[in-house]
Amino acid sequence: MKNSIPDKFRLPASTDNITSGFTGNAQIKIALAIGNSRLHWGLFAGKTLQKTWDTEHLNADAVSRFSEEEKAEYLVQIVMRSIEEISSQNLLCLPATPAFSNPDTLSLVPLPLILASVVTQQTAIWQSYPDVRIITLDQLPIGGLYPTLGIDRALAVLGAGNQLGWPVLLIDAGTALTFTGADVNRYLVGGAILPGLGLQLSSLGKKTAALPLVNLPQNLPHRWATDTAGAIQSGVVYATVAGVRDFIEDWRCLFPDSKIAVTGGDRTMLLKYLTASFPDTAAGLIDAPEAIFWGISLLTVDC
Ligand SMILES: Nc1ncnc2c1ncn2[C@@H]1O[C@H](COP(=O)(O)OP(=O)(O)OP(=O)(O)O)[C@@H](O)[C@H]1O
Ligand SMILES: CC(C)(CO)[C@@H](O)C(=O)NCCC(=O)O
Ligand SMILES: [K+]
Repeated sequence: MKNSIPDKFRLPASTDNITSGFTGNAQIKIALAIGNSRLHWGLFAGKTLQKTWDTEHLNADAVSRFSEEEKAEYLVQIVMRSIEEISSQNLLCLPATPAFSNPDTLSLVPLPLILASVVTQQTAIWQSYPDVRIITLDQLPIGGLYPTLGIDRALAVLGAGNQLGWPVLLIDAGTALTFTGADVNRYLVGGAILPGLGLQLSSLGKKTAALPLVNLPQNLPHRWATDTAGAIQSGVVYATVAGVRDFIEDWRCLFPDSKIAVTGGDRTMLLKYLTASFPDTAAGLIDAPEAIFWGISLLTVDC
C-alpha cells in the first residue's frame, strides 16, 4: 500500500534526479528490515544493493507524542541522516546535490521505503513515512507459507534460494536462531525456532539470581568449565552448535545437494564455533549477511 506524498515532502523538479550521480537512471530506494534487536537498512539503486547498515529501534513512546505531520517529517529525516552518515564515512559515494548537501532541504526528499518487519510496534511507527510499502507474505513467490511465518524468514529463504539456488536451507543467527528450508519448487518444507546465542546468554543473566551476564566467547570455549562464566559459555555454545549440526545433517539427508546459507548478527560466531567443532558440517556453508535484502530486491519493481 502506498500513501500519498504530502506536497511539502515532494522534491523540487530541479533535484528530481537526486541520486543519479552514481546510479545512472536507476531509482533509489531504501529497504528497512526490522528485527527484534535492531533495524537493518539497505540502499538500493534499482535492484542493486549498494550498501547495508544497522541502527537502533526508534523510541516508540517519543514518536507517539508527535502529530502525524511531525512523524512523517521525523521519519524522513531519520532516513536521510542515516544515509548521510554512511556517505560521510566514505562508505557510499553520493553526488553533491542540494538535497544531500544542505540540511535545510533534507526533509524534502522522501526516498521510497520498502519495509519488512517482525516487530508490530516498530511497524506502526513507520506507517507514517510518506512513501512506504510494507512487504507481506502474500507478495512472495514462494509456496507453502503459513500465515504466522516471520516475513524475515520468508524473505531470507527466498533471497538465498534465488541467489544461490534451490533447494535451500537458511539459518538466521539473530535474536532468535531460525532454520527455514525450501525445496526445488520454491515450496516451504519447514523450519524451527530457538533462542539465539545472545538471547540464551542474556536470559540466563536476567532470569537467575546467581548467574552473571556474559558475552559470547571469541573462540570455541573449553567444554568442561571450572568457573561460572565459562560454564555458561560452554553450555550455550556446545548445545547450540550440536543442535545446529543436527538440523544441518538432517536437511542434508533430505536434500543432499542443497545450498545452506547463514545470516544474522551472530552468524560469524556461530560459523566459527561450528567450524572448530564440526568442520565437515561447516564445510560448504555460505556466509550470507545480506540474504534478507536479496529477497527484498526481488520485490523492488513497481513500488
Ligand atoms: N552491533 C550490534 N548490535 C546488536 N547486536 C549485535 C551487534 N553485532 C552483533 N550482534 C549480535 O546480533 C544478534 C542479533 O542478531 P540480528 O541483529 O540479526 O537480530 P534481529 O534481526 O534484530 O533479530 P531477529 O531477526 O531474530 O528478529 C545479537 O544476539 C548480538 O549478539
Ligand atoms: C522467529 C523470528 C522472531 C525471527 O526473527 C521471526 O521470524 C518471527 O517473529 N516469526 C514468527 C513465527 C514464525 O516464523 O513461525
Ligand atoms: K513475543
